Amino acid sequence: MQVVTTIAGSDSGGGAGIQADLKTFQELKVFGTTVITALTAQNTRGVSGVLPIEAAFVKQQLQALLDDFSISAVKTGMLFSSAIIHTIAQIIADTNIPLIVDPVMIAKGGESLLQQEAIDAIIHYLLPIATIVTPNIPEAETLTGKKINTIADIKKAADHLLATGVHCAIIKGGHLADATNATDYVFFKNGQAFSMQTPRIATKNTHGTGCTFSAALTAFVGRGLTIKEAIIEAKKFIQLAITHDLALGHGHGPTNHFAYQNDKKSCEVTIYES
Ligand SMILES: Nc1ncnc2c1ncn2[C@@H]1O[C@H](COP(=O)(O)OP(=O)(O)OP(=O)(O)O)[C@@H](O)[C@H]1O
Ligand SMILES: Cc1ncc(COP(=O)(O)O)c(N)n1
Repeated sequence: MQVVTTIAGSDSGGGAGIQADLKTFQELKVFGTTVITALTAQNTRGVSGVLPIEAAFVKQQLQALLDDFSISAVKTGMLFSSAIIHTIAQIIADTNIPLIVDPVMIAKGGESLLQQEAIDAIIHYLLPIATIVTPNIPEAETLTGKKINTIADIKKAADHLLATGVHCAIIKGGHLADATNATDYVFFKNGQAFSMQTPRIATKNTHGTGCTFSAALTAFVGRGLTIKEAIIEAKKFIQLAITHDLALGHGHGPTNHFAYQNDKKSCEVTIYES
């Protein structure tokens, strides 16, 4: 069994963060290990508190894993501070483990999960050693300092991100104003690119979509799929999780991490090569 690691924040509400990652890993039959960067007091209605973990203890957690396990992929989610980012970047840079960076910045309710001063650290320390980065549109705008309104803007943002050294940039279209489809745009450093499209599901239960997508991607990379195969399979995982959403809580409910195993043959992703 492959071992994968998530470096992220805890979501007490169970739909995002470390909890979404572990549920996804379990469903995809990889052994999940964790480095917790922050605790959040959170439910489907929002985040009411954040308690960051000291960078030195984040380091101790990651070092404990590396000292024992052979880890086949790592993902990052909520990292909170530049001190935490510097610490993990320094350690991961000395390994050959594929790194998937989900640059989590803001929770659905608008609460900050990353300090403003930490954005530069993601760009200068984490992206140069990353295999894949998975921003949504607002995150891509923040990382590149440019507004995204058109497909040409998405391509420019991806070029900007790829210039940091990251091998592959996936710009997720969950926030695009397209009522029919959910389209994600994938760009590789070697110039290859494709987009992938699924029907947009009309639901408010999308808490943790970004975490779940990047966790599935990490599991598939850890299992040895090619990066392109892993991206497409992760898109299926999130599509099914949103299709069979869970109306739990009173706000933005979670996605359904069980759905992929029950239904994976039924999900089609349309690929446009470019
Ligand atoms: N309503 C939807 N129907 C189908 N797919 C969706 C929907 N919303 C988001 N997605 C897909 O979910 C994945 C996560 O994308 P999204 O842009 O929502 O990420 P995110 O913004 O990081 O997540 P969150 O909004 O939960 O923070 C992408 O593959 C996106 O296309
Ligand atoms: C601890 C934690 N991490 C991440 C998110 C963002 O969630 P999403 O996956 O929806 O972008 C969250 N709300 N809480």
